[in-house]
Amino acid sequence: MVKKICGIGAGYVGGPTMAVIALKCPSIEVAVVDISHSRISAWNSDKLPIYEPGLEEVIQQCRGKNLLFSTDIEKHVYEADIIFVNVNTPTKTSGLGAGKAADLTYWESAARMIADVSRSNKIVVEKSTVPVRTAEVIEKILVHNSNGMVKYQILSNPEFLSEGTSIQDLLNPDRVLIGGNDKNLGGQEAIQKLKAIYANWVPEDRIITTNLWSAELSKLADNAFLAQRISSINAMSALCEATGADVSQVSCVLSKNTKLGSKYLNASVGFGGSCFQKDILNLVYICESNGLVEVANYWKEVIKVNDYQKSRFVKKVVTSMFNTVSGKKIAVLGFSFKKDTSDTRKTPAIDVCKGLLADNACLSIYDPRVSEDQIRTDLSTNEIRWDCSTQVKPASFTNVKQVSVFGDVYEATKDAHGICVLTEWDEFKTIDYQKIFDSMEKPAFVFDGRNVLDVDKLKKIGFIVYSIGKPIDQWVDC
Ligand SMILES: NC(=O)c1ccc[n+]([C@@H]2O[C@H](COP(=O)([O-])OP(=O)(O)OC[C@H]3O[C@@H](n4cnc5c(N)ncnc54)[C@H](O)[C@@H]3O)[C@@H](O)[C@H]2O)c1
Ligand SMILES: O=c1ccn([C@@H]2O[C@H](COP(=O)(O)OP(=O)(O)O[C@H]3O[C@H](CO)[C@@H](O)[C@H](O)[C@H]3O)[C@@H](O)[C@H]2O)c(=O)[nH]1
Repeated sequence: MVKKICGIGAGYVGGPTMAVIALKCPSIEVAVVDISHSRISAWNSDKLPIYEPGLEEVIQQCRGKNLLFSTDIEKHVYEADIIFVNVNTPTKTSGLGAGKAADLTYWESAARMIADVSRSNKIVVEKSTVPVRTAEVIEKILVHNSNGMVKYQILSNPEFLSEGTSIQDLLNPDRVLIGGNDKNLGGQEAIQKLKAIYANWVPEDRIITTNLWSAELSKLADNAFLAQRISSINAMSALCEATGADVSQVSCVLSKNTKLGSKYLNASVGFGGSCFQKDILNLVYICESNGLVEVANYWKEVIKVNDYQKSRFVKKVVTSMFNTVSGKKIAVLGFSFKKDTSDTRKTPAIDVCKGLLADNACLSIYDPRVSEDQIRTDLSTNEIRWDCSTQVKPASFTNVKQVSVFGDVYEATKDAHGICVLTEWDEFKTIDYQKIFDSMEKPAFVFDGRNVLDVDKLKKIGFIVYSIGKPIDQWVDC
């Protein structure tokens, strides 16, 4: 019987995932551990380290009962029957595969620590997204670093939650995937033990079991397919603008095709988030390593179109505003990579803001959940380019004078020449655009990068409006 679970890594996945397991399995003690003292103390405080609707309520119900957050990693790993490894697996920034391959440093150090401290048999669960065949590497590390007395079973149990809806996704998942080695008894037993935990709240027909490699690859494939749909509709949005078609109407038609389904068809300024680009690059690297150049090139295009979409948006802003935004105040509404999260990892807002700053715009940024510190850090960090791993983006033009961050949308838009909506926060639909228009320089431009605003209403007020993939306003430069 499983008495104790330890989750290593208390981030966007580890925190919510382990908390929901604790909620649904009150007889199991769940310890979430992390090397970051600040993260753990935030999980133990009233101000959680991440914003997710519904998360606070789950934490309040379980913390101090069967859920605890700790930096005493070794103790909790030693005591656990099942260890979920939820550590970060970012893209490598140096060395072999830099810019594409997954950096497994954090995973490897977690595996070595598990081998060091374990004295009883353990089930080790890969919750992080990893390259296909990682379980093989993990097994080598565990087996060769332990005393031979401890038996390990490795399972792949990738996480499919989306930020902003993670609690709902975890409480009501469309599927749970468990990959394991069903060729031996120990492997079969481990699969059944993990399955029994999820069966406390997930209908059994939604729990899929596969071999290890299918589970690992399915996670990468899943994200690649979702991102590919967004790049497909974004590519169509450019064609819509060139031809007078309306991308929302095209999406609507596609969504009624039962062969296609309705999701991931919203044209946007580009997809962001910590997963899509990283996981596609990981897939590209694996394809290249296996000599599958054509397959690698196919997936690369998904990222190229995403980069194109962001730079196309910047270009549209600059050309519409008489070919220069130098010295002009542009209000940026929304900085997180999607609504209902404070996460800014790989948010399209970073590239769009950097593009506008490169043309010497003055930015006034408002996001209901992202802190000023985070915005400034993001805009002053140089990133390795995925398509040119030896070079980094040129030094950021960000300078304190060119960027202001506001806690109020009306302050942010006052005296602005233009507004860029970069995140689809619900509140942007209901703000008083007449009041905003009255306080702006004229002509007043709105560039809707998420197609969330009522264009007709804005035009009636007097704004010149650009929306992704919509027929072009006569005042917007084509
Ligand atoms: N963010 C998502 O929406 C999402 C969804 C599904 C899957 N994933 C995958 O889950 C994994 C984690 O993602 P995340 O967004 O939660 O990352 P994150 O950076 O928010 O959290 C990872 C945590 O692991 C900790 N950590 C790293 N090495 C450690 C070690 N050796 N011991 C203890 N703690 C350690 C870090 O301090 C950090 O707090 C990644 O592989 C990611 O691709 C993420
Ligand atoms: O029609 C759409 C849908 C999404 N997006 C954008 O795509 C990005 C990713 O959105 P979403 O997938 O909702 O959020 P993530 O939290 O990144 O979740 C993805 O990445 C996770 C990490 O691997 C997976 O677990 C999830 O299944 C997968 O959806 C965001 O910038 C969205 O604004 C669009 O532009 N158009």
